[in-house]
Amino acid sequence: MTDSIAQQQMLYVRDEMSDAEIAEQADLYGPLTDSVRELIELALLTEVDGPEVRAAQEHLESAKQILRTRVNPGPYGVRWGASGQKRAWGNAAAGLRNAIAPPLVFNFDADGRAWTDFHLGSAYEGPAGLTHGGIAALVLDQALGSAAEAGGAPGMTGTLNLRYLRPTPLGALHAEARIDRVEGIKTIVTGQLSGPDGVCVEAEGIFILPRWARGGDSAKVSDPV
Ligand SMILES: CCCCCCCC(=O)SCCNC(=O)CCNC(=O)[C@H](O)C(C)(C)COP(=O)(O)OP(=O)(O)OC[C@H]1O[C@@H](n2cnc3c(N)ncnc32)[C@H](O)[C@@H]1OP(=O)(O)O
Repeated sequence: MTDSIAQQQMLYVRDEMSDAEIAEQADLYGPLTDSVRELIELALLTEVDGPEVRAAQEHLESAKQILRTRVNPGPYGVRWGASGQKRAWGNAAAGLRNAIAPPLVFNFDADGRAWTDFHLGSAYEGPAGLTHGGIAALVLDQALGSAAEAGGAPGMTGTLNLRYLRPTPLGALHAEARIDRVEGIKTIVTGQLSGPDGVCVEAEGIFILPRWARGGDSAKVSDPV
C-alpha cells in the first residue's frame, strides 16, 4: 500500500458519536456554513461604499480570530457515528460544513437512486447568468456517486461522461441519478441535471470500488467516498 493511500485511509474515522450529538453538531455548524455561503454571495454582489466594505472586513477578521482558536488541521475526512451515520461534512459537492459546496441535500432510495432539488446563486456562474459547466459536473458526479452508494455499490469516480445539451440556468435546478447496472466492482450510473426548461446536462459514470477497499486489511473501509 502506498503512503498516500495509507494517509487517505486514516481520514475514514469511526468516532462513535451518538445520533443526538451528530444532530447537535449539525444544528451548530449547518447555520455557520449557510452564513458563510451567503457571505460569499454578498462579497460578490455588494455595492456598498469603501468604508462599509472595510468595516465589514474588520468584522470578518474578528470572526476568523474566534474560529481560529481551535482548528482541526484538516482535511475533514469521512466519519461515522455509533449508529453508522455517515458524515462527509467536508465534501466539496455536498458537505454540511463546506460553504464552497452548493447547497445540495440528497434524497435516496435503496434501489440505487438519488435526487436533489436545489438553488444555485450567482457564486456558481460560468457564462453570464448561467451555471458554470464545472459546477454542473460537480453536482452530477456527486449525484451519480450517491446513487451508487445508495444502491449498495459505492465506488470512486473512474469515468464521468457529460453531454451538455442546453445552457444550465442559475436558480432552481434538479439533479437525479440511478444505477444502470453493476458489473462486479464497477457500478454504471446515469443521471441528468435539469432546469425549468428541461434537461440541461446528461451524465454517465463508472464508479469503481478501488483495489485498497476490496477485502484484506481494507475491508474496514467498504465505502471509499
Ligand atoms: C456519496 C459520495 C459520492 C461521491 C461522488 C464523488 C466521488 C469522487 O469524487 S471520487 C474522486 C475522483 N476519482 C478518483 O480520484 C479516482 C482515481 N482513480 C483511482 O483511484 C483508480 O484508478 C480506480 C479506483 C478508479 C481504479 O483503480 P483500481 O481499483 O486499481 O482498478 P483496477 O483493479 O486496475 O481495475 C478494476 C477494473 O476497473 C476498470 N477501470 C480501471 N480504471 C478505470 C477508469 N478510470 N474508468 C473505467 N474503468 C476503469 C479496469 O479496466 C478493470 O476492469 P475489469 O475488471 O473489467 O478488467
